[in-house]
Amino acid sequence: MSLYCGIACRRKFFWCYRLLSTYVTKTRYLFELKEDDDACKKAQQTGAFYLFHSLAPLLQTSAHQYLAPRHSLLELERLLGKFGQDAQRIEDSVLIGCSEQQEAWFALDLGLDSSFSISASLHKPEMETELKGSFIELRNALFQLNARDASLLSTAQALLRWHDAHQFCSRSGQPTKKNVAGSKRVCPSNNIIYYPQMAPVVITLVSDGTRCLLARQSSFPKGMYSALAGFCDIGESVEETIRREVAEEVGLEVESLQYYASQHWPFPSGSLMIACHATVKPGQTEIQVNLRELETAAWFSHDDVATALKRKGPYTQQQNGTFPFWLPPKLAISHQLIKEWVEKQICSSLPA
Ligand SMILES: NC(=O)C1=CN([C@@H]2O[C@H](COP(=O)(O)OP(=O)(O)OC[C@H]3O[C@@H](n4cnc5c(N)ncnc54)[C@H](OP(=O)(O)O)[C@@H]3O)[C@@H](O)[C@H]2O)C=CC1
Ligand SMILES: [Mg+2]
Repeated sequence: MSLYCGIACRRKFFWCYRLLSTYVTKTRYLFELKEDDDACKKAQQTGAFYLFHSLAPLLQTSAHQYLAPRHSLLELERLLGKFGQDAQRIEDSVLIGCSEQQEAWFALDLGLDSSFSISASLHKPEMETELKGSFIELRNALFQLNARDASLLSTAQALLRWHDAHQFCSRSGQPTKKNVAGSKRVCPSNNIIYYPQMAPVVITLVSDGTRCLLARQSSFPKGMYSALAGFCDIGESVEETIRREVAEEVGLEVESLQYYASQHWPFPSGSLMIACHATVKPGQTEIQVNLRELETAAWFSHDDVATALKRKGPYTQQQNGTFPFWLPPKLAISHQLIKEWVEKQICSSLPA
């Protein structure tokens, strides 16, 4: 090993160690806050709060982008006081992460019913004026947020929605009590613990070797196509869901499945998207669209897909009445899955 190489390796090791160390420290801190109510309450004192109203995050506009402002506990208490609300309402907040410097981040919904207030929902327009921002539906804002805020707000919304929908024990009917971090709810009468859940969904890019299969639902924006997606049924493996969904939606059988990556997706109510590549059995490429699930599906060439990846929708109708073919935005795992397929095709067509 040369001297230079030795130094480079040590530097690399040093950086890996530093990064790992920060990451592990942060992870252990969050673990402690989830387990220890007192530690979590203490973290609220120095923490920061993202605000929501009926599951819509508070956002501010800055040069074609949305920013998610954070508020300190003091600011929040002042705000609640101004709107005639008890500061106890802060107990409804949920832990969603922390900074490298261990500033804990929480989310609080001021529009949902609260167990700490009789007149629960705070008046939205007045709050927006006071907070110099707007509560905007996440679906309309997600793609104009930076990656960190998109991920944090998606987690926050899923967690707030889950708590709102799990206020009562499904066995005893008694109100459940959330821990301070909001990582679980417990029924005081029988000690049943409820943990936040998300639904696993597979998203599969089917290929026949040279083309890939894309489909659209009638609810998609006009002209937009995506890979095939479907919820996992109870008892299924990811592989079984992929085979079933592809068969159900386009009438094809797939083989040679390859995992690509996963992503938390806030719609419809918090899903774990598991993205995979799959190929059809040789010679079996005839699509039979299930019209109860899809509007249409088709095979697309590498060049068509590569061009569409560069387009940004939604589009207005063209003069001939059609809409240009475009793909989901960069943040969506379907975009990344399709992009990887395009890049792989380029690599495999290069001379060895
Ligand atoms: N991030 C990304 O890149 C992408 C994400 N997606 C997401 O994947 C999700 C699933 O894709 P989709 O093709 O719609 O799924 P499916 O093909 O499974 O069809 C959806 C239908 O499945 C039923 N269903 C079964 N289990 C559930 C559940 N746990 N929650 C809700 N509905 C369920 C519902 O039927 P019924 O209403 O009849 O009960 C629903 O209308 C979508 O919600 C979409 O947001 C999709 C494409 C790209
Ligand atoms: Mg589907």
